[in-house]
Amino acid sequence: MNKLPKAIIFDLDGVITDTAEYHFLAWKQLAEELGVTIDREFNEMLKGVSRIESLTRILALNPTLANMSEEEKNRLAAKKNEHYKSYIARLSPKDVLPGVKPLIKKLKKENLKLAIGSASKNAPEVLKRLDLEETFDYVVDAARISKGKPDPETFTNAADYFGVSYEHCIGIEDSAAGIQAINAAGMFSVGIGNAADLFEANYLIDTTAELNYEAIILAYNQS
Ligand SMILES: O=P(O)(O)OC[C@H]1O[C@@H](O)[C@H](O)[C@@H](O)[C@@H]1O
Ligand SMILES: [Mg+2]
Repeated sequence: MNKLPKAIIFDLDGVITDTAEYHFLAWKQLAEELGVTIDREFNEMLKGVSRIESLTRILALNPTLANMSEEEKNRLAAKKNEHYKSYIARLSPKDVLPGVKPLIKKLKKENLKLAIGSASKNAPEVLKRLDLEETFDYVVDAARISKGKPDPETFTNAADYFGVSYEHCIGIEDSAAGIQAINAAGMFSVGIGNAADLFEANYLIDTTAELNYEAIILAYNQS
């Protein structure tokens, strides 16, 4: 008989809803204001990473921007967040990605603990706009952790809260940094995206529409 996990920890941006796209558009807008161009390939290095670290990576693209004061960096990070907030103002419950709600329903039926593990300070607002505030048993957002992905803390924080061992947890992510964090925690990692970016995932699917409870449990048991 298949062994079941005890907790499932979902990334938010790019897994529950497509706010990963809004983060990209907001960074692209800020970068252009600074005279820097970023593309989707570069954006893979921003996914899952904190706001200030993302900014540092963009500034490093242009040597004349690299030695900016902390004050100026904070001002730019706040500006990016204003761009981002104008995108998420349009979010509504219909923006939950395909496959997510059926999986959550099945996991709840199986009595598994469900958490969000997000690096975003906007996570509470995004969950509210999606009408998912009451859906998860626990939410790890940027306020709860001191070390962001790829450090495992985002995921271990949720497991510790539930009091379950890490090998009994599954993490679901769309970023390379997030998959590394799940693996570093000793959990089973489910990647959503391209093999070129998420080659370290224990189990990989292209899109959330392919999220399937039985397939995930089977892969977890084969690991
Ligand atoms: O700027 P926020 O909303 O606090 O988000 C921090 C990070 O949150 C992560 O979930 C996103 O993948 C990153 O792109 C983002 O930079
Ligand atoms: Mg993500």
